[in-house]
Amino acid sequence: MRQLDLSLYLVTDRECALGRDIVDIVEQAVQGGVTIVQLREKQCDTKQFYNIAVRLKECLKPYDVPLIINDRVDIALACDAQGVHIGQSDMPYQVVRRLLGPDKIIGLSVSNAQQLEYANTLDVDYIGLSPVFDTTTKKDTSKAIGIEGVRDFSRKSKHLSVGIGGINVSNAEQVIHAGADGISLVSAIISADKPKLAAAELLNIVKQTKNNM
Ligand SMILES: Cc1ncc(COP(=O)(O)OP(=O)(O)O)c(N)n1
Ligand SMILES: Cc1nc(C(=O)O)sc1CCOP(=O)(O)O
Ligand SMILES: [Mg+2]
Repeated sequence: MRQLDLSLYLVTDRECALGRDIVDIVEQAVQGGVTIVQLREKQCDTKQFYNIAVRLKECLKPYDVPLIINDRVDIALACDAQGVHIGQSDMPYQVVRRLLGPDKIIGLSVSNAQQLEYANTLDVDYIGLSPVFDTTTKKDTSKAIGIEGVRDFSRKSKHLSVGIGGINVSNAEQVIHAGADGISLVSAIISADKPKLAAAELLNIVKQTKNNM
């Protein structure tokens, strides 16, 4: 597997797209510098999820940007995505790894110290530290871990990490500075007037912060 670049991790949500086509928004964002994309569909049926996944996979191919599917191993297998992101209530890691094989990317959400300790026993490819800040994009989040949580968890983690939840241009630098390998965002890019510009600005912050560390 090639090097995983988590610097700017875009997670989709069609409810945040302001009526625009989600694949079109993702393509603009990738042109601005998004390094990895997660398709997250919480409302639609399996056929629609599959159709969007196939379109997105095709769109990302020329950019060589990996596609991760949220929750659904069957959709990932069906569209030959590069990986799956699982949370604490999703299919167990060991089953996902057996179904996907050793070369696919598996990400796991971590929201507290106990989950972090368990994640350290697994061969996941990255963890999502969540939520860093309060967010209105996802309703059923755990309590925000804050910048101190990112610092503590990323120091104790043996895996690469991204922060997610309420991240935008005003706080992205703090998240990277606290030790996360990347930032993961929905609304700051998906709802942006100009997704390409929004992504470019965020990637610039991540790169500058890493260069200065
Ligand atoms: C990068 C990243 N981190 C965390 C999550 C949250 O996953 P989960 O806890 O399974 O919640 P849902 O996204 O499925 O509602 C994520 N999706 N991506
Ligand atoms: C998909 C997701 N997972 C979260 C978690 O805490 O597990 S927060 C979140 C959405 C983050 O959206 P925004 O960047 O708009 O705040
Ligand atoms: Mg999930």
